[in-house]
Amino acid sequence: MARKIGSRYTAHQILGRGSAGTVWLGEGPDGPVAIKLLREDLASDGDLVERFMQERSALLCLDHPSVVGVRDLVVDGNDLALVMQLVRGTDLRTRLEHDRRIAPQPAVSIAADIADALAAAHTAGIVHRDVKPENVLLDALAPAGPGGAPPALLTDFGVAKLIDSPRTTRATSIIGTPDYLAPEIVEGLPPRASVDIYALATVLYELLAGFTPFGGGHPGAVLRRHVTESVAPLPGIPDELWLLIHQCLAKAPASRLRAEEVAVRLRELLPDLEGLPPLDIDEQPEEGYEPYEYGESEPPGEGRQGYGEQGGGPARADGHGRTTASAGTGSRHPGTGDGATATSRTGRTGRAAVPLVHGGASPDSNRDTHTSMRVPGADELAGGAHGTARAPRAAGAPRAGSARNRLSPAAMRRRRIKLGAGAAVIVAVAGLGGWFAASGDDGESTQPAPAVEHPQEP
Ligand SMILES: Nc1ncnc2c1ncn2[C@@H]1O[C@H](COP(=O)(O)OP(=O)(O)OP(=O)(O)O)[C@@H](O)[C@H]1O
Repeated sequence: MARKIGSRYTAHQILGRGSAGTVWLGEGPDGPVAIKLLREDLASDGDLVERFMQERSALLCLDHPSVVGVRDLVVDGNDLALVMQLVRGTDLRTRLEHDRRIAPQPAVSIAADIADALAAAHTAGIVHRDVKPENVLLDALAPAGPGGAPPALLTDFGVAKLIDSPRTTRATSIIGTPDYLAPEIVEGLPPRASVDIYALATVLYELLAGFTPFGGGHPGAVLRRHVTESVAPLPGIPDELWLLIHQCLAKAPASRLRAEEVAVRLRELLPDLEGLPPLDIDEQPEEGYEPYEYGESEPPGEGRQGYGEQGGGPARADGHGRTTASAGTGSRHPGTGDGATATSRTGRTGRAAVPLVHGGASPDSNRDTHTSMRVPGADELAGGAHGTARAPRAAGAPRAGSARNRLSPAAMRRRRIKLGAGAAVIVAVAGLGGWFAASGDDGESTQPAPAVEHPQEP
């Protein structure tokens, strides 16, 4: 059913849904386009519309072959739409779910394209803030690159910022997708370009390993790991590639490379990676452990629609009419943190969550990919007084609860606690207890962290 968007565009058919709205295949004066129609609750938010218009010129000016171009921004009655370049293909999450792991050469080629996109954005003063496989589109019609990698284009520039309501963009609230959040964000610092580099390195690690370095378990535990844990080399990864990933995952933002340099170094590595198979990472199904997980994964090949069944994490009312859901996250390497090189892993579980809306999930928000949590205090991150510290583990010893990381995807699916498609489960938690419970035992608890609102970040 065709739908007019403003005076110049017609939306014909739904391509997919995300947390901010629905993407349509559409037609404009210059041919086919993709139209991201923001959710009604976002579109009716006066502040957001204003920021939308403020961002307009920056987004429209970002012109790069590895960036999904924004062609127009339309405000029309109740409709708020981003008109974008249409990319015929799939997104990187779908590809990863299908392939599980990607061979080093195509993985690095894809990462290099993302680095190019980030370099262009950072030069223009734009920080993406939500680099993750969902926001990378693979162009199936363009000639393939090294290792058969389709050209990758980064999308959703500025959208994370747009859909952060002033109330959520607080110095002590966290907006983002837990697995990809740089430690300085967890610590409450404003996002700078280096957060995108950290997220890019996380994505590259995930393409190679099939799981993210710090994901798995309760989102509180994921956030804490970003701050406190280090990551061990993936088995079989070429040294130079690991060095680069490791450098970009540095806890100190200043130690990370800049996007241009990442792109150059990744491309330099490409010839040596030719013909390498995907990393051989053992996946041992292990029974007897209940993962922290909410929602239901779609089986491969069912497309992205209805993805929200995967996402509904524990949610809570924040006392301001906004409902936020926190995340079940991706899986992680069980041996990280202690120099271990354990090779088991889990299947990717339901990912993050947050309708990022006032008043709960709308029909369009049936796939949640963000989280909104308060920033933990230094004491909590360090362990200390509130009991979040864990006893040091011997190298190679799994962290408490990491057995879930060895569940097969099928086992995960069987154990999944389905909380309903896109419906946020509202759990109100007051005080600090939620965070401690959430993070202190590395994700065993299902109690969410509390939301606390503080003065807005600049
Ligand atoms: N420019 C585009 N061309 C073609 N398909 C697109 C385009 N932009 C998005 N899509 C498709 O639409 C779907 C929804 O995209 P959207 O950006 O709304 O959500 P997302 O990035 O997957 O999740 P989130 O909004 O939570 O970050 C995706 O499956 C994506 O493949």
